[in-house]
Amino acid sequence: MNNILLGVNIDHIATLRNARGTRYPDPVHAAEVAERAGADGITIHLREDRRHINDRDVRILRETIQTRMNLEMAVTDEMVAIALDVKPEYVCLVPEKREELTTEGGLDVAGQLEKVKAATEKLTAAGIKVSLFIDADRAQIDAAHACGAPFIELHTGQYAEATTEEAQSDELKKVAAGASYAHNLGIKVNAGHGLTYHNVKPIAALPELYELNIGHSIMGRAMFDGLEKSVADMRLLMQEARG
Ligand SMILES: CC(=O)[C@@H](O)[C@H](O)COP(=O)(O)O
Ligand SMILES: NCC(=O)COP(=O)(O)O
Repeated sequence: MNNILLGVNIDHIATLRNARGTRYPDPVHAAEVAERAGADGITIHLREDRRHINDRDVRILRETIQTRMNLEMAVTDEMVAIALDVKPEYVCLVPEKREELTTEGGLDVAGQLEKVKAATEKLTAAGIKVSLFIDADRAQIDAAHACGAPFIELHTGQYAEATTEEAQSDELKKVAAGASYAHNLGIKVNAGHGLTYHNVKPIAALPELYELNIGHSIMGRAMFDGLEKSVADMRLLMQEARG
């Protein structure tokens, strides 16, 4: 299959709304526009501190999203209870530090195997597809496999932040090797974090990748080009990378 899917992360529409405590811009509206432009799914991260997406957004989006909801969340009892109530199509378990500016690394699945496995099993039993947001590291991929997660999302932050061509090429090789290793174990492989119009193509070209989740750069471009065009342009770049 030569197709690659785009999950559009709409968190930062809510960041802008929350900066003034207004009713606009509304992530519910953003999801509808992104889907119209070709998004294959909508990703939202319900942070413990509710700095962007909040409980109201999750509840309404569950009713309005036409494609599928990918709910990113920490592995806590509170979040697992919310997911079991909301029942999104996908949950992506991510690490979370209250003081971080954004997600800084992958979830340490190997270091808390029983906890992540228990959450994965509960969510899976409720019919939710679970993905684990991890670094492209064999020990973490093996641990994700041991948890029974059908999906992983490889963290592309180090690739995105690399400041030299050599460093970026090294990071790309790590993501490629991780994708291939996980694919051979039968895991479906997504990737995301920090991907932009300038760095997305080499990642999108990796044949094992099923979906990319991209948010911040799309919302940034939408300020100038509009959300519909910004989503469509990202989708086009990804598809071009697949030849
Ligand atoms: C889990 C992850 O990769 C993050 O990119 C998240 O989806 C975006 O939310 P923040 O910008 O709050 O980190
Ligand atoms: N999981 C990554 C994601 O949803 C989007 O990350 P970013 O593009 O906002 O950095």
